[in-house]
Amino acid sequence: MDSASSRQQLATARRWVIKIGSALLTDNGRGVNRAAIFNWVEQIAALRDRGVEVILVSSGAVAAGMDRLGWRRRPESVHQLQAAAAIGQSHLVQVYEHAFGQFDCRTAQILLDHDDLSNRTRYLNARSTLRTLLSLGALPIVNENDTVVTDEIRFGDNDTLAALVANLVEADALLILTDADGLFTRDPRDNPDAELVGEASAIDPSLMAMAGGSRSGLGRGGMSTKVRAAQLAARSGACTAIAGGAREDVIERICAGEPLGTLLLPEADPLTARKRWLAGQLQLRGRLTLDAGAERALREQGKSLLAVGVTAVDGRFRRGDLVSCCNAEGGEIARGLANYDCGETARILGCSSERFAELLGYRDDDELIHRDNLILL
Ligand SMILES: Nc1ncnc2c1ncn2[C@@H]1O[C@H](COP(=O)(O)OP(=O)(O)O)[C@@H](O)[C@H]1O
Ligand SMILES: N[C@@H](CCC(=O)OP(=O)(O)O)C(=O)O
Repeated sequence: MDSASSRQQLATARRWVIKIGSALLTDNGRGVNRAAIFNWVEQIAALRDRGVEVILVSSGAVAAGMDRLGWRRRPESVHQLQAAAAIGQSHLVQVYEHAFGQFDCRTAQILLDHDDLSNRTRYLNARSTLRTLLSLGALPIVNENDTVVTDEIRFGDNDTLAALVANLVEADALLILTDADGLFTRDPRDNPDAELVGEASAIDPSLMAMAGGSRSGLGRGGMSTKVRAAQLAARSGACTAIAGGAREDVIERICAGEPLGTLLLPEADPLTARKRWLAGQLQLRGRLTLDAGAERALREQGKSLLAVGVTAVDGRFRRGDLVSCCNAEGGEIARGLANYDCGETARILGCSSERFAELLGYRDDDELIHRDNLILL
């Protein structure tokens, strides 16, 4: 894919995770930068008005807390850091809530630790809560649960957290805003001749050699965690853009496909990577039996699964759960994410989507499983 078309791919992304680092949020430790936050919020609100879903991963709790406490240097003690995070987080969220409120946008605070994403039940729970918040039109604001995490359950840095959230919600793209204009061939603070990497494969091994650590004393990861985050995000097919958060209209411009910052791309085509990721991540919750026409439509025509071609439903599943699609002989043909739960599916099976409103009291998706969420076996 050439550079222009991969940038254009960003313009079609419908679900973004946007991560903002501490140095930017706190104007290099000088307190929460309300003007900058308002500006990013305004751009995110404009995206939402165009139907783009956004999840914000915001750092800055420790830095904001340090500022409120009048601490000039990052403390060594874990308890002091956790206390600063508690004070800073509530302040940050209040600033976000106020700013998003100006655009009639409801916010939701989500604090996660590593256990939340490694424990299967909690992972699925976090996934459905985030999806529900998006479907309610709320704007989730995620941070690490710094106040209680210990080293064993720490993500360590919010670049990694943002990538895991991108996997969790199957985002199309991840945008990491920081105080550098993207990934440079060397740390630009020490190397004025360093060149910006415009675009690369996320798994290109030479990138890690370019990326150094953080020196702001506020951020944790530097560029190396951002490159690793791009690699993690690529597992579920998400592209990652790394850009300077202080650039004018940076969010709008990146999301419109302008060639700003660095774009790191997944190796496989995004849809294939995403389907592979889903198949490996989610547990099967139910089974649908298909008639011969539906089997042909899936296998030979690459179509979505319609309720009219389903003859039986088994298992207990909710909307968004992974279900298996079998033919009349019991052979598994495909797996996919159901658009209706098991009870609703039982009521609509064998019926055309025109009857959904009469049978369910409402009509949501026309397909039982959309082809983008269907993995043929
Ligand atoms: N190759 C590189 N290109 C750009 N920035 C780099 C590179 N290597 C190290 N850095 C440093 O990474 C910093 C950004 O990371 P960090 O301080 O963790 O910010 P954030 O708080 O946004 O996560 C930059 O200020 C820069 O000094
Ligand atoms: N969770 C921490 C931020 C940790 C972190 O990774 O910071 P950064 O490198 O600025 O994204 C906080 O809110 O202070």
